[in-house]
Amino acid sequence: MRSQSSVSAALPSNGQLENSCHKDSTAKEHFQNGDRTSLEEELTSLHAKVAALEDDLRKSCQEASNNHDLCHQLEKELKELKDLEQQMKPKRSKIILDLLISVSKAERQEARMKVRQDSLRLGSVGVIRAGTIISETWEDGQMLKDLNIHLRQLLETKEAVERQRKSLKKRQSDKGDGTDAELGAQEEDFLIQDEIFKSRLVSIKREEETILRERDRYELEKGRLIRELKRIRDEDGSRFNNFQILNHRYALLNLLGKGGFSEVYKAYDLVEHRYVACKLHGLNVQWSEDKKQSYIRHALREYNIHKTLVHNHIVQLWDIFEIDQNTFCTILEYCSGMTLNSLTTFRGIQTFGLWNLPLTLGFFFLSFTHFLISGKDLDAVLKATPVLPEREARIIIVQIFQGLVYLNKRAQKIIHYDLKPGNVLFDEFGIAKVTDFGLSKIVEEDVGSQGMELTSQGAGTYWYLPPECFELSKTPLISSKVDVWSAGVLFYQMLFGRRPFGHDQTQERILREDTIIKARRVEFPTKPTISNEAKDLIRQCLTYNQAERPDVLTIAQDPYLTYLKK
Ligand SMILES: Nc1ncnc2c1ncn2[C@@H]1O[C@H](COP(=O)(O)OP(=O)(O)OP(=O)(O)O)[C@@H](O)[C@H]1O
Repeated sequence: MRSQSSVSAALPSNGQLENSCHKDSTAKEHFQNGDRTSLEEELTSLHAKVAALEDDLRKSCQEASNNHDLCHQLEKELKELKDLEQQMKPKRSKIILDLLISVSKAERQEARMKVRQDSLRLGSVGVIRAGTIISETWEDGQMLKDLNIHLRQLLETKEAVERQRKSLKKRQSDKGDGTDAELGAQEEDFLIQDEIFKSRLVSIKREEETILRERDRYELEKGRLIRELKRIRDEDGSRFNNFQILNHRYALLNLLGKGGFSEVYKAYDLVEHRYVACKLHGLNVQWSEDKKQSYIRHALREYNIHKTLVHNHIVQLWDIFEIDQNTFCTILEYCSGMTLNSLTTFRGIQTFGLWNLPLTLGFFFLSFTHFLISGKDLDAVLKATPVLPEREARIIIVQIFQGLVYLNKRAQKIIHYDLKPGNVLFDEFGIAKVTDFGLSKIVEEDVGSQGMELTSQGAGTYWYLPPECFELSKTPLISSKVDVWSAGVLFYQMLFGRRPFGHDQTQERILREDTIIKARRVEFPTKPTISNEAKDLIRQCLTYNQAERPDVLTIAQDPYLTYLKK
């Protein structure tokens, strides 16, 4: 019904139809009455327009065809360029590689030359033979001999002056009779002589202190030389010292250092065009198949934890691959350490606008001026400068805590368990990064508030582990508070140049004497002076009772660890 009525509403009524017929007949009349001319004109103009449009269309078609040809031509050129790029790639890689190798060779030569020069001053490794046993020994260099001679001379002079002073005093007390004037003159003479001796003794003491400071510096330099000698020896004995390319992309350069079961090389990633650290894990060929499998399982576990971590204060792990049956390699973010050379280079880049150089050349300059082969970690920093100013120590511990906070804010929380100076690296800008997740633990979600069971008791570095890790009567329960304790030890060591507990003890003695189990209270040396806020942070970190010690997320709220002004 509704559709019928709407149709009828749309149709014209009878009256309307009549009206429109009438209009048509009037138009016809009008047409017949001679408006033909204007229509013809209109038609002509339309024809002209059509012709013009056809012309435009022709032109556009022509243009389209030209563009099509051009496009085709460009596509061809692009393909040619891409082919050329593909052809050039190996050539470019070869040039980069050649540059890198010459730089690395220059670095190796420089390192060996420096070691030879330093050995003259600081000492060298000698060989001693006792029957059939040949062993190595350290022979001190000229610098220490000179310092010791100087010290001995000073001691002799001091003793001579003291003898003189004693005899002067004796003469003064034995003085005979005389006139007041004579006695007065003698008294003055005595006082002047005594003052001369006293002043000489003071200056000898000052000289002695300078020499002792020099001797401390000598010891530090000697330590650095011994480490460098070891690194060079390890590099010479390594089977990877021949600038090999691993996995078709990682060009091995110079050895950064050797750990327990691994060698770490500085390398260049020819795909991503950046420096990386190649950690080569070697399985001992004499190990049983079971032991090898267990080592690989352990390394894969570490890799699986580490590869998911992406944070400014955690060393990034990029890749893992097998080299042969007994060797595999992990690729890590390269941390060059903040050396004087990298600072100079950084300034050079800014001053001479080297940022604008092609990427490869930029890298070349960066590497070439970076002569010291460093790979610096906090351990090396503390060996060179055992006590850091509080301001520097604070910014380092703040960064370590930021890394720890990241580990504790993830869905899958992680306890690092092996925080120590050797596991804190620095990049060229001085940014601290935590590394080595070989002992770290994943905290399962269902773990109770007391913490998770410690199944690998005995592992780790004892100076940095809290008392609960030494619990023997039952399986210890641990949490992120382990890392809080370790960070407290690290901070203390940076500030005072020694660890708070068992500093001079070996690992074995720490265990035997229950050093950490007895570490109930932390004591602070009087020197250097550090702020109460820093001491308070250390006290919190080194809270003996695990239940009372703050966890990572709680201690990270401490005002000392934030730079925001409240
Ligand atoms: N990502 C990196 N960037 C730069 N240098 C690194 C990097 N990782 C390690 N190094 C350096 O390589 C050297 C050896 O490192 P490695 O971790 O194998 O040694 P380690 O910690 O002494 O040994 P282990 O882990 O067996 O106890 C150290 O000097 C370290 O500073």
